Amino acid sequence: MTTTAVTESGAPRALDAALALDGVGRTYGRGAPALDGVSLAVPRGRFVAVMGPSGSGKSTLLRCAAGLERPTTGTVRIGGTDLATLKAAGLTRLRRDRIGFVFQSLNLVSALDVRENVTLPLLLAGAREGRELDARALAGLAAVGLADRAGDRPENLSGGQRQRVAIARALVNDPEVVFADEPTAALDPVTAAGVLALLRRAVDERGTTVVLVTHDPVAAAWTDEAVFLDRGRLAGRLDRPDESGVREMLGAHLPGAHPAGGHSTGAHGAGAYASDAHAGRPYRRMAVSR
Ligand SMILES: Nc1ncnc2c1ncn2[C@@H]1O[C@H](COP(=O)(O)OP(=O)(O)OP(=O)(O)O)[C@@H](O)[C@H]1O
Repeated sequence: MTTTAVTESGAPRALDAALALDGVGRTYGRGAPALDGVSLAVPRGRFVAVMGPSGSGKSTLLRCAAGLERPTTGTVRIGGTDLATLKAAGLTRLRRDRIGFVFQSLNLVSALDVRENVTLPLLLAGAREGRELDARALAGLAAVGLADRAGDRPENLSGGQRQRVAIARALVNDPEVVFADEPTAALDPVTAAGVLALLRRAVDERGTTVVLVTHDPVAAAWTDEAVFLDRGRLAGRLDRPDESGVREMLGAHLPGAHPAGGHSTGAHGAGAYASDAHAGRPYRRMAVSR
């Protein structure tokens, strides 16, 4: 059964999850916790949206989950590896070899052309320049429809094209988990749909696990599941989110909301989720073509 679920005690149930957070908290200085006891397990090959109001802890969750930041409390596991057991060098290796990033703040390197940007993770992982490397980069660029732009500099590409290159770069290592932080925030709806379709395809065709932070209900509707944060705590989830269900959930004061329509599994208190399995059900089609 594939499910993003935790037990009543808050411990991740899916031991072989691609990503498992158990009681993860993060406090900055003397302020209120940015994250407060978040537990969830994301199975392999699942596309999950992390949503919630501004300041609710979405980016903090992503940074902790991706090993960019150490949580103050709790455990993060990527493919069973407890990140707390890794020293800085090991964490860097794990990020390089097993994680893909599509972050606004981790932009393309302007001094390198598009192909070089895509090969960068492979070179950092010790691959040698050569035909094989080029072929992988070009295959990755072809998959995002940009094979003919391999020699261009990023500055000559549109915002949407740059995000597609970023996705090609994030996928070139065949990572276990891709973390994407608002990758479509600056894009028009059609371009955004193209970028989301690429992430969806990585999930469906390669079995990649994708964790997407987004404010956008339309973007969330491309995912398998949306989880909602409120003041650093998990405050609800929607299975197979659709736009209206997400809007309703975001509009409601979490926790305690019970969206009326769609296939919502409703909101529950933090740490008390018991998700159904939805493996095998066909993907719902959205208004925008994928
Ligand atoms: N490096 C930091 N130092 C101090 N406080 C921080 C830091 N990063 C985040 N915070 C605080 O933690 C809380 C959660 O921030 P976070 O960026 O995770 O929220 P978010 O849900 O991603 O917000 P947004 O949607 O506006 O990007 C906020 O109160 C924020 O001010």
